[in-house]
Amino acid sequence: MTIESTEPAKAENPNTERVGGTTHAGLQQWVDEVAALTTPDRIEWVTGSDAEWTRLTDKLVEAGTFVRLNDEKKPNSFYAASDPTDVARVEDRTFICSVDEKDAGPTNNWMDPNEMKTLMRDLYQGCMKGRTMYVIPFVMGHLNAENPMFGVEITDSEYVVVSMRVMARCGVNVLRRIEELGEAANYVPALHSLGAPLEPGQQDVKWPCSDTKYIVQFPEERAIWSYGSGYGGNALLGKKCYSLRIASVMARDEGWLAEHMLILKLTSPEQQTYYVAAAFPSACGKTNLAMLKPTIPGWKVETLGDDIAWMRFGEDGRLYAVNPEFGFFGVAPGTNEKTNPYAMETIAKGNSVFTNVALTDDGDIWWEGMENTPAHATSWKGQDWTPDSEELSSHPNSRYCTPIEQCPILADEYNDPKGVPISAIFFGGRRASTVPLVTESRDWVHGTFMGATLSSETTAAATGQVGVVRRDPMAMLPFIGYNAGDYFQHWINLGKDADAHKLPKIFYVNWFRRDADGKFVWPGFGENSRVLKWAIERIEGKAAAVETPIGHVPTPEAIDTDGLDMDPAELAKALHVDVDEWKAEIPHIEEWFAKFGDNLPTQLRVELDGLKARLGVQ
Ligand SMILES: Nc1nc2c(ncn2[C@@H]2O[C@H](COP(=O)(O)OP(=O)(O)OP(=O)(O)O)[C@@H](O)[C@H]2O)c(=O)[nH]1
Ligand SMILES: O=C([O-])CC(=O)C(=O)O
Ligand SMILES: [Mn+2]
Repeated sequence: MTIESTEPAKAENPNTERVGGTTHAGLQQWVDEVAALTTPDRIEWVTGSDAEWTRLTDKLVEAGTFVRLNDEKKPNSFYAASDPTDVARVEDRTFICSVDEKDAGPTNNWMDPNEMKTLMRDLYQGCMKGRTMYVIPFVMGHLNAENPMFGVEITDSEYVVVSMRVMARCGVNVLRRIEELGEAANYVPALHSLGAPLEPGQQDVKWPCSDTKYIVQFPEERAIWSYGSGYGGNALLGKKCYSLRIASVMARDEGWLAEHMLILKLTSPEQQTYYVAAAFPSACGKTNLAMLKPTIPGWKVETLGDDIAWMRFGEDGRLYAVNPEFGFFGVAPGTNEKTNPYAMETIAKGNSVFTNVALTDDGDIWWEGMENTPAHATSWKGQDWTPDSEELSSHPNSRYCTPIEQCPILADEYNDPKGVPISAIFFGGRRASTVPLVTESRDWVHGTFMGATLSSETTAAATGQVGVVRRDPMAMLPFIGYNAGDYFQHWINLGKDADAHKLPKIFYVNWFRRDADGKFVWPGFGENSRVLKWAIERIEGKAAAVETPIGHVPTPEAIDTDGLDMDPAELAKALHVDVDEWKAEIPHIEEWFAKFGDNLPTQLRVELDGLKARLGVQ
């Protein structure tokens, strides 16, 4: 399978204790091979039981990784502070190791798969010494889906086991199904190690990890190897590694889409329902839009997903989306009763893990932007914190990890493996200038162009500089598991093969435009319902728009401003298409497209030429 090497397997640690196992020969063999390489003290198969949760969380509390929160504030919930060097996805350490370098494309790091395996086998050699190796059978999406999307993560981190149990359907039910299907069961083998072996008698640290980090996808083998990080998207391998990087390759091969999108259900005052998917880069508003509380009367939003959408054409020719995840791994700072009351309600029910936020003296959590600022707390760095402190109490990428089923506005359709038919797709980024509040594309290819040229300021969700504008196509820059030029072509092809009338309409939004003083022009959050309403009315052919060089933009009157406390001049600013700003954007788009050489779909080149002509650029 994946780990095999030309060298004979090293003798297994004869004292390795084993709890659980499988009748699935192929899976057992892979687990044995990994154990022979990584030499853990103990191998334990994750069952998903309540007793297991209690035992693992107790163990994490004893190790100092977790602090149990006050049961009256956050029942069955835990606080964790990571090593300060292990706080976000590491894009420069993330690789797509396709057989052919060209298939990784210009946007991914690449290394020859054999070379990478040799290098990583060395790292994995004995890396679980002194630790327990957990085997987590999981399924992304529904166990009763037509083709359940199985995975098996091996990890030496209890924090990862506990978090995976929140984020994905895990455990013995999944394993039994894999066993029933036998060799016909396709599962993604996902190997994770903290890279922090323990010598006998060596005291463990609170957050073990390694300075050497690799997050590696082998697209042809549908396999994942991760090393050195315990954090989020680097370590919970069902999420970004499988459901986006590996799944995007599967989707290319099988004619569907694996996207970095929220899914929401919108009900109008007339009780019409619509489903919307939206792609914004990390820390750019997906969770907040997914749980939006509309400020316009009569409109209702329900949540289906906040980060990942898998979309396939149904027999009726419409595009259906499912959320493969089971929990939210949400950005904590800025979340409060006003911006996202439903997220606050979700976490209040407990059963959650909070990482890199502040710990209050009464055993609760707090972060910047939350109400009721405590007079004193312990910061994510373990230091005393007061409102006068110069440092933040919480890391900007601190997160809550919480079960989706606790969300008070979870749509019933979440549990339907068929998914929901999407009427509109939103692409959006974080841009201080240039990009208006909302623009409607002319057609699917133009919408694909909008997605392919999407730009956004970088955030704390990945290590590296924050606030730098970069192209982030379809909010998938760090997640496309193959050549991004081929990915654009895939989007175009799906549109070409579909019934144009049944395709979702594509819109481009920007909640983050700023005025000369640096203030956000648009109030955002619940007020974004006004933009959703306009989009739906466009689909229904009811709302007005002006044609601009970049697409259809609402007239200020077309946006419902009833009850909106906003100067009409400000709204006009939010909607303004500034031709000079767009002219300045063109060289950036050209530079971006030049990366792809011949691999750039001709249709996107044609779209760019059209935009230039409309802007009057030579
Ligand atoms: N100004 C403004 N800020 C917003 C809006 N929506 C979200 N934010 C802020 O953007 C940050 C990230 O928002 P999230 O909704 O967590 O982002 P996400 O896209 O789900 O992020 P990932 O989980 O990293 O993929 C938070 O600090 C929010 O407060 C909005 O409409 N306007
Ligand atoms: O993957 C993570 O660590 C969190 C996340 O949703 C993102 O960065 O988009
Ligand atoms: Mn995300």
